[in-house]
Amino acid sequence: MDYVVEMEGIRKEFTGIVANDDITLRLRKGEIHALLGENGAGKSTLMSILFGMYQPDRGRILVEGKEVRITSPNVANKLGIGMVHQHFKLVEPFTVTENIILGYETRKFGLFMDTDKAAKRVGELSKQYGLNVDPYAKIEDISVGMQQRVEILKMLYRNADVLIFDEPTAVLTPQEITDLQEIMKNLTKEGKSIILITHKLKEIKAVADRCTVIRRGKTIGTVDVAETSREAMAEMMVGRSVSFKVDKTASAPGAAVLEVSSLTVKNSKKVEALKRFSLSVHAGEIVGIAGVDGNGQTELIEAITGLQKAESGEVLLSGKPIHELSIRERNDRGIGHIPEDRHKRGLVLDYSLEENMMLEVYNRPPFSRNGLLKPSAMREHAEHIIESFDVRSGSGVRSVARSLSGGNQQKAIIGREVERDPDLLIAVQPTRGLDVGSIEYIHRRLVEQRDKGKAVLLVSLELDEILNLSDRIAVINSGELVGIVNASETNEQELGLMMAGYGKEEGSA
Ligand SMILES: Nc1ncnc2c1ncn2[C@@H]1O[C@H](COP(=O)(O)OP(=O)(O)OP(=O)(O)O)[C@@H](O)[C@H]1O
Repeated sequence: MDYVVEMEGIRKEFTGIVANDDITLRLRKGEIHALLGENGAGKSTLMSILFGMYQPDRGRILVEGKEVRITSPNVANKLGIGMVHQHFKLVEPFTVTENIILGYETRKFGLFMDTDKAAKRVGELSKQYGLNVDPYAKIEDISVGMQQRVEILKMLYRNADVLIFDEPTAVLTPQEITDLQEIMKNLTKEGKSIILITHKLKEIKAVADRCTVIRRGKTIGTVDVAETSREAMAEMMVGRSVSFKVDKTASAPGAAVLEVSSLTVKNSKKVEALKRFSLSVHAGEIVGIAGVDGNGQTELIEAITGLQKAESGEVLLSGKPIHELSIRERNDRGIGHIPEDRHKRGLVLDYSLEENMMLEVYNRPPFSRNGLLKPSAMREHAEHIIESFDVRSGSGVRSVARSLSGGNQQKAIIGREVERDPDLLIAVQPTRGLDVGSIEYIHRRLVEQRDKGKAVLLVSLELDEILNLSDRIAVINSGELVGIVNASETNEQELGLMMAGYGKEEGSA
């Protein structure tokens, strides 16, 4: 068999944890090979080894049949291996071409970089692979989907034959996801080979040829995707059967907990991103906000939580105005917030897990008294959260947040907010980056909060999640409320039309 990359018996240990334990992955020429595993299973570690960022403790890597030592990303590039990271590495004020040649062409052209020549090649590559990128556009002016294509072009420019995509669709809109899948297929048609890290089984079914499943650092097996069901892959991954449907009864809404009326909020460019938006969320119900990313969801949530000031309008919590209050006061009144950006807003990455679990409550008993912290109470609380939410880390609550896998960081934040038992829980993209087993668990916990009589406001770009979890769905477009529908009476098509700005009546006509 023609393998372009073979990783055999790879082992990598960090203090207190074996991240990769005898993993084998073989990539065929021209295939899309999915790498599937629960949060913390060791996928990113394995790919960091292939990309030269970590050295394996044991095992060997063959590229085109020859054993190699990949000591740095530069060596990986030279061997034809490139990676599209989850967080792009682009310089915003630079053009597409400047970003692509950065750190690559300087040595070739000396002081006088021939950017026009480079731009010509970028344009050709873009055309060849159907990427449709303008080589002269500035990064800050193009969409996230386009920025990702620049990352792809960066690899193609460096003649990469093996492309690693690390959860590439996490940041994309549904249309951009379809486009990316097309691009990936084009890439393999042109002879490239792809490793795709993703938690989304639907996407694996849509594009991948084979899938290697790992669990707790060990290879479980490699399967042919066409012959394997979503359920079977999920079971291989978590070791038990997983339900994709949320089990919940009809809601029994009580009094209004959150009332937003005529809220107008400007974005960082001073443009009205949320316009006279009104919505209420009652005790005992989950209200989902459906919309394409960037249609005012962020501004809405920031104005409710106090991260941003509204231009006008009111926010009431249990009947009392809160829009003039500080963030802490709002938290104390009963708002919990699972934020969109876990690194920027959710965690202090250099704090331990234990400290992170304390961020909103350290100043009150039992965690502190008379200005003194109570370490044993803090530890007990943090341990309870990481146990109930199955947060996996090397050194338990003492682990630095930065060292946790993305999914485990997310579970820690959700645990912290749910355990505070707030009257209003705002969950923004709560399951982004989580494996199907964890998603099932988190969904159950959110429904549990609802059933306890709490109000839950859910913002998600995943329509499946919105439809599965919400009782009512508010659709937002260009900062305005398009309409509110009952989740049991709508479907993806209707929501899709509403998200594009058509009113409910027009949409269903
Ligand atoms: N630099 C590091 N220091 C200590 N522990 C680490 C380090 N990098 C990863 N780990 C640990 O190794 C394990 C595997 O992590 P890895 O990021 O490879 O998982 P993953 O499968 O990519 O997870 P996710 O789907 O959540 O992103 C985790 O338990 C993580 O906490």
